[in-house]
Amino acid sequence: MEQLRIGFIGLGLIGGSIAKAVRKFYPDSEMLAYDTNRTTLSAAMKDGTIDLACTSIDSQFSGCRYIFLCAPVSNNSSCLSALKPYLAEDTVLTDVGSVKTGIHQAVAAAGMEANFIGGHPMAGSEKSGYENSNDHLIENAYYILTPSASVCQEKVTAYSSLVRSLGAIPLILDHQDHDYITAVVSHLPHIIASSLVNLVRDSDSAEGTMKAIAAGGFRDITRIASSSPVMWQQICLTNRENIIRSMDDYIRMLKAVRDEINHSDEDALYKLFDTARDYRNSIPESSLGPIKKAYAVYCDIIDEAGGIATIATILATNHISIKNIGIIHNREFEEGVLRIEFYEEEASRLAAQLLRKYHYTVYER
Ligand SMILES: NC(=O)C1=CN([C@@H]2O[C@H](COP(=O)(O)OP(=O)(O)OC[C@H]3O[C@@H](n4cnc5c(N)ncnc54)[C@H](O)[C@@H]3O)[C@@H](O)[C@H]2O)C=CC1
Ligand SMILES: O=C(O)C(=O)Cc1ccc(O)cc1
Repeated sequence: MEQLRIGFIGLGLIGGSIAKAVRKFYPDSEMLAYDTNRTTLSAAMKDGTIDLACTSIDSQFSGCRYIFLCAPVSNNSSCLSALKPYLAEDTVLTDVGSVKTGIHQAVAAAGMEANFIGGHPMAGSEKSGYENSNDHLIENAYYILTPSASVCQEKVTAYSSLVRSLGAIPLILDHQDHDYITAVVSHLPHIIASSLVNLVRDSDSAEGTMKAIAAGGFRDITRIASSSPVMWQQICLTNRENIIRSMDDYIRMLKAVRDEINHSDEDALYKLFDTARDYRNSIPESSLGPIKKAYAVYCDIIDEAGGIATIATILATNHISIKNIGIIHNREFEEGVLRIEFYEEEASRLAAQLLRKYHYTVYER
């Protein structure tokens, strides 16, 4: 198996997950990382993900086949000049930022285009930090590559193969197209989720009735509002024009719907929900979009001490890891039901099978 020397600047959720995937698929690779957080580097040394913890960007980054910039977007750009002396002709310099135009401009200004291919794994989580990284985060996810104008085809082919070998699906896009597409399918949904949560917060009564009943669907569609505020602040500031364009389109749509409701326009309202339902249903179940599906099962639980612990034990003894567990009450499950969330679809399916075997009533949604 190919022995790769790979450097990381920033080893949080995404950097850590890529490094762990490399360790899984290329066990003999040599990995080094620089992160401003020393605890992160110690953890990655301790669990064997990296071989070398760097205290600065220095000559130890020489000889890397790939260097991944995985710090927050604006910090990535400021690392370029420090890295430049250590790039070899065959080094692929890449990043994982959610917005691409800024880093492409910074790379061009630094004269490093011949080495640079932007990268963006369309997978993530509302959590951040190395402690939440894992070796399967990018599995089955689209991994967008945005080659710079002057990088050679050989590097693009090699990087695409690496991405594929880590279990992700490479997709090559122009960086400007990338920024418009992600504004619509990722950035706007985050802004909508956060504004919707704040609408409930601001409209609620002193008793918090809205908050109390905003379980189920509301929690599902606003999960991403729990993401890192700093990261989303940076995304909004660095993809301003595209986000504003998609917001303007969306505001226009909302206003049209408002008018339709105001005028009791039955046909238009029916068409709104009908066309949206058809299009939504045409998106494959295993859609690899940025907003990951939650894999959860719901299970009736006897109201007795140790009920949840029994279920957790059944799953743990069968090596099924639980991401989240808790009792929820909503319109569908008025009596309350145990919701168990998993990391993968397969785990969710196995858990449902297993719990049925133990005579639990299980609902899959
Ligand atoms: N969180 C997500 O779901 C996704 C994030 N991204 C992109 O990935 C990048 C990183 O995000 P996360 O991994 O979520 O963040 P994170 O906060 O989990 O990790 C960032 C890491 O960079 C380190 N760091 C900060 N400044 C640094 C510097 N100047 N030099 C070296 N290390 C530095 C931090 O200590 C931390 O370990 C962002 O650009 C984000 O846009 C891309 C896809 C998904
Ligand atoms: O939590 C989720 O589902 C996400 O939306 C993750 C995500 C966040 C930022 C990205 O640039 C790509 C993916």
